[in-house]
Amino acid sequence: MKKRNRIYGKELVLAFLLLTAVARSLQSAHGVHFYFLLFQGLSFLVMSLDLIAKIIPDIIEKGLIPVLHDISEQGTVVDLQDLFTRYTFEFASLIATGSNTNSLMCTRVAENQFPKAIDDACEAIFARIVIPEAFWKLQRWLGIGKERKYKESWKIIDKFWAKQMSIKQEKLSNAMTISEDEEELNALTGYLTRHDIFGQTPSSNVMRDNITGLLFATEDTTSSALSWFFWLLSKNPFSEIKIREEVRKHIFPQDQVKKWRGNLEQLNKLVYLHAAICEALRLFPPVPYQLRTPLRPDTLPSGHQVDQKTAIAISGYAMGRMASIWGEDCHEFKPERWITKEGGIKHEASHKFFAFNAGSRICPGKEIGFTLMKAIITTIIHNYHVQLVETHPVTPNLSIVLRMKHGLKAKINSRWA
Ligand code: HEM
Repeated sequence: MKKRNRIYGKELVLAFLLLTAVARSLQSAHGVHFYFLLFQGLSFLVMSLDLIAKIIPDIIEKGLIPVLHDISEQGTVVDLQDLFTRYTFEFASLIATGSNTNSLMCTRVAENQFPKAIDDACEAIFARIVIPEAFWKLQRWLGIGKERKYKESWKIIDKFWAKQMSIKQEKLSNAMTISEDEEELNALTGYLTRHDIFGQTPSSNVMRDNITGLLFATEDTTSSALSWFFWLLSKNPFSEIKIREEVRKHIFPQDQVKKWRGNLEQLNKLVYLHAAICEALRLFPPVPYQLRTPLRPDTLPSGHQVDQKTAIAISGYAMGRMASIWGEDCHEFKPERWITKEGGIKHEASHKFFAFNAGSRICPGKEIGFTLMKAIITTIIHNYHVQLVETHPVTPNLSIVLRMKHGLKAKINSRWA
């Protein structure tokens, strides 16, 4: 098994670097944004369950389960959105840089600076979209408001990046200290060492931007999806019972689970859970709208004329609530709509179920996202009942990612006490 992991890991790094080089050359040749190729390549191999089969159980066992145990023992109220952010950030760091941030372990100590910086930057980007350009540019010039936060966010990202680079370079200067697994499983080591594929290592800023993009794309979206999923579940206790029954049948036939011994492929058997996640993503897509600008003048199917100056906003959030797309019951949480008469998953076209975008820009981490979410949800639902603090306000944040403005406060009650 270990050997198989290693083979897939090498393939990942090679494909990642090869596609980076292809993307880069296409970009310079045509002046077009071809970075999606890079991410498609990354995902193609990262999607290998063999590869992530090591990382996910590791961080569940060493990070999530002990933390949940502590929280439930102490009976304290926890911000689930923050917890999910830490978990997904830990995962994202391992695939992006190989670095273990121990972010789950410091829940009681400090705010996790990097994800917070990303959140602040996302809010500033949202503000740039909705307020007049002259206004945010003035704010930037004066160094006030969201623009000040944006600048501070970059300082934190740069600091984080400098630290990652120095850790990595120190390890690389003493190759004996790099574990085989680390060398295989993360993108940064690939950038720095596989000159045979990639030629020269790209500039620090290019690496920083790509790695930051990967961290952001993995962490913010998945933690947002998990938060809205548990919020919806609290309003639909019948679905919680159904998921729990399914998990016991296919994943954890025994009582309390302290070690995640499940084979991640078993997660594919959880049809109802998959349906419930799709339903949560339909109602609360982590990327609630997407902006596109035509490369040349064109006519939309609606008859609208568009050109290079037209910004087209496609709102996945609104689409999920349109009766013309999902039927009269579009506002209801109904996992059943995703299940066929034969009991399988009903697949919907990506331009209808738009949470992961569609076409060449479809999210390359979709399958990983599902696996991550299923692993964490099954662990929580089998061992605990999540009791939300009823008086806590749950409202969306104004940002480019649909997060909860005040987090999701809850108690975690053990089912096996
Ligand atoms: C619920 C989970 C997730 C959702 C809803 C989601 C959604 C999306 C969407 C809508 C896009 C397209 C953005 C655009 O073109 O403007 C995207 C891009 C992307 N996603 Fe995901 N994603 C999720 C999880 C993940 C995970 C787990 C990974 C990595 C392992 C990942 C990696 C990426 C990357 C690398 C891109 C490309 C970014 C770019 O082109 O600049 N995503 N995602």
